[in-house]
Amino acid sequence: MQLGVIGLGRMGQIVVERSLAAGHDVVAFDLDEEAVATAADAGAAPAASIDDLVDRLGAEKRIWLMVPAGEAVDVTLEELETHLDGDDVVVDGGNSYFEDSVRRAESCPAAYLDCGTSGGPAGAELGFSLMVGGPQWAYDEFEPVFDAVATGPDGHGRMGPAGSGHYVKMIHNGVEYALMQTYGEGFELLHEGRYDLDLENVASVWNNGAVIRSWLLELCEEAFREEGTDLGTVADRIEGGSTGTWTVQEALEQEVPLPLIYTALAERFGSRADDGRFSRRLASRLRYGFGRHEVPRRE
Ligand SMILES: NC(=O)C1=CN([C@@H]2O[C@H](COP(=O)(O)OP(=O)(O)OC[C@H]3O[C@@H](n4cnc5c(N)ncnc54)[C@H](O)[C@@H]3O)[C@@H](O)[C@H]2O)C=CC1
Ligand SMILES: O=C(CO)[C@H](O)[C@H](O)COP(=O)(O)O
Repeated sequence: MQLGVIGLGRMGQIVVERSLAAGHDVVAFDLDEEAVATAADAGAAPAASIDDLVDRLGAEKRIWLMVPAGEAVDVTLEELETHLDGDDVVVDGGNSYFEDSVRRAESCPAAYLDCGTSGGPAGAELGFSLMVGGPQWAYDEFEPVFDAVATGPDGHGRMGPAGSGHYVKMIHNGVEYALMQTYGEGFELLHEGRYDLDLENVASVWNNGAVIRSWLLELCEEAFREEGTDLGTVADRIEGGSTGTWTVQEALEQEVPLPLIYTALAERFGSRADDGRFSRRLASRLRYGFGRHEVPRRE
């Protein structure tokens, strides 16, 4: 298949490389010329603009967007709009909000597939897990590319109509937040607890046959190996947050209780106070108020 890829960052380059490796022809565009050059080195045809990319594709265009979620997707679709018709297929492989994907599917002249992508840069070797929403015929059309970009035929699936791919990915990310939080809590207790433990060793033993083994736990093992058992200079601050926020908003709307995912998100926001959490500081001062307990003071 001839595939246009727009957005050639950490994830888009992998879409390019895995598609090329499977024998597809790729035309690649990014606002960043260096990213285009990297794709060209890998064997893609470099495009100088979106118009150029479209000109190089055949009559039935197959285009994969891997730009940051939000405005970049809308801007790209606006530029593509006049070049597209109902025989074309556009995939958005980023972490777009599912309601944005439903809106885009309605307004895009091409068939639109919202594709939740999981696996991160490690997917370069392994392939991704792809959760796809949109019309069946467009999914079937794209199957050879999905086979290449995913771990294989079992690494992708059509979840349902427009929006469902990004909906499933949104909830996947909520699960990711909660899993990260629970591993974090367990290792925190091991670190602060009564034995002087080598946490890389603990993670390694758990990763070999334990009930809680997983890829995230392998990444915990890697983190302790590379940063040290006390995590060295890693700061108490977690960035990100949009996909977890959407998951919690959806849970509130659907009245489905998700206490673990909600707490993981709250912990993430709580990590961002520059000078300590106001609520924790007030709780500390209140302990003095009611119990004359000592108040730890900052410098
Ligand atoms: N990094 C990760 O682990 C994962 C990322 N994603 C999602 O995949 C999407 C891409 O992520 P990354 O590759 O990590 O981001 P990135 O920041 O590494 O790459 C984004 C690329 O898009 C380009 N770009 C931005 N606006 C553009 C435009 N209007 N036209 C053309 N190119 C444009 C940038 O120059 C950059 O090269 C995001 O939606 C992200 O949330 C999904 C799963 C995992
Ligand atoms: O989708 C992903 C992994 O599955 C991306 O890495 C995403 O950025 C993770 O979400 P956040 O940035 O909120 O931690």
